[in-house]
Amino acid sequence: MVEDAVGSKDSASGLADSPFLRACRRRPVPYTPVWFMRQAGRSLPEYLRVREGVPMLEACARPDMIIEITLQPLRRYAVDAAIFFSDIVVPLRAVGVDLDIKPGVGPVVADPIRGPEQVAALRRLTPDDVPFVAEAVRGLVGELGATPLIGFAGGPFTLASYLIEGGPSKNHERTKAMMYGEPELWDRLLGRLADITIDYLKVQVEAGASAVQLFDSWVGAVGPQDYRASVLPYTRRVFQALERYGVPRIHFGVGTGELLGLMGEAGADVVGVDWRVPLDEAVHRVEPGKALQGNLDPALLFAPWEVVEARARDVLARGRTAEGHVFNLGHGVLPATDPDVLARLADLVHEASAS
Ligand SMILES: Cc1c2[nH]c(c1CCC(=O)O)Cc1[nH]c(c(CCC(=O)O)c1C)Cc1[nH]c(c(CCC(=O)O)c1C)Cc1[nH]c(c(C)c1CCC(=O)O)C2
Repeated sequence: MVEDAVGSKDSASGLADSPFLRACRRRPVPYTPVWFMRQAGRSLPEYLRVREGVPMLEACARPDMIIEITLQPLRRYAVDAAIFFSDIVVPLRAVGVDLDIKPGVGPVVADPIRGPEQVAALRRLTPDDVPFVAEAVRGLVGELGATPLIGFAGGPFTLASYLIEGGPSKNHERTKAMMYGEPELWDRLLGRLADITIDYLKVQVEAGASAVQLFDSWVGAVGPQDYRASVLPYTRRVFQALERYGVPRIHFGVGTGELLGLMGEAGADVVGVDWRVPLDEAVHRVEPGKALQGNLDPALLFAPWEVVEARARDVLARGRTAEGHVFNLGHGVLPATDPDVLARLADLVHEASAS
């Protein structure tokens, strides 16, 4: 039922034929679709201009800003999808966690979660906590027409790390101390984070997002055995809850070469690969029935164009061994990246892959 409804809405807007959605679903495409993680943001002068004097979390709560910033990269690049402008900590703030995003640092939590009372105080999210999200998604879907909008959320390990460490962390030692040493508390925390993430992604999908990406950016810090026991069950719960909407589910992390198979098993339709594992090798690490996304090194964009071109062609060639391939960087666009290089790269991906 629900899938039929989504299907007919998609065909009316032309979305069903979107190369991005087709590649996610492992269907034939006229060319390899491309988008860039962090395609909106500090690499764009027009972003810096609209953000002037507006704190990050305020920008994330204003539909006019969300819509404008989400659309900015689409005016420059021939990308095949837009990604909703927000941050992974927005739903945590919406359920009352006292946190801020400090420029040049990242998310900082005032009262890091270390004990059972703080875990018990984390409540579920309701649509009324984030009215600006549904409003901005609806506005964007209207503007985007046949271009899909990707909604997103943070993955359970990455969210837990920010909450427990209180900010960015190199070694995630307090997070892992809870994971290893207090499994019941860990279970309650990650279970609640999974539920908040489900609540939050549902708001985006029900308002019209065509795909979702779960960014478990820092989960590469965990080995496969602990990933399977202590992270995968919660991620699986998130992906399962979205199953009925029929939207492609992308799962991404950094340094996750040893986890790619498990990240697929958790229920993703598309597994994101960073630049450390060639896509034709990633194909063997992920079970059949999954598409891949990636994986040009974002730092490569600082090399001469000839090098960028050769490496992009190499990514495309390796990507052809996958059942479906969405071209992307292996992590987000770095702030000093020249937008003209990204524009050229998007065109190259289309031209070099056109059948
Ligand atoms: C780990 C993580 C965070 N946030 C996010 C992740 C997962 C993705 C990843 O691994 O990169 C997700 C995120 N954050 C942002 C997006 C925008 C959508 C996009 O274009 O991809 C997305 C998808 C905007 C942002 N989120 C943030 C910025 C920069 C804030 C600014 O412009 O002032 C943007 C554009 C802030 C932020 N928020 C976070 C960090 C590490 C930072 C950067 C801190 C800094 O270096 O200043 C946490």
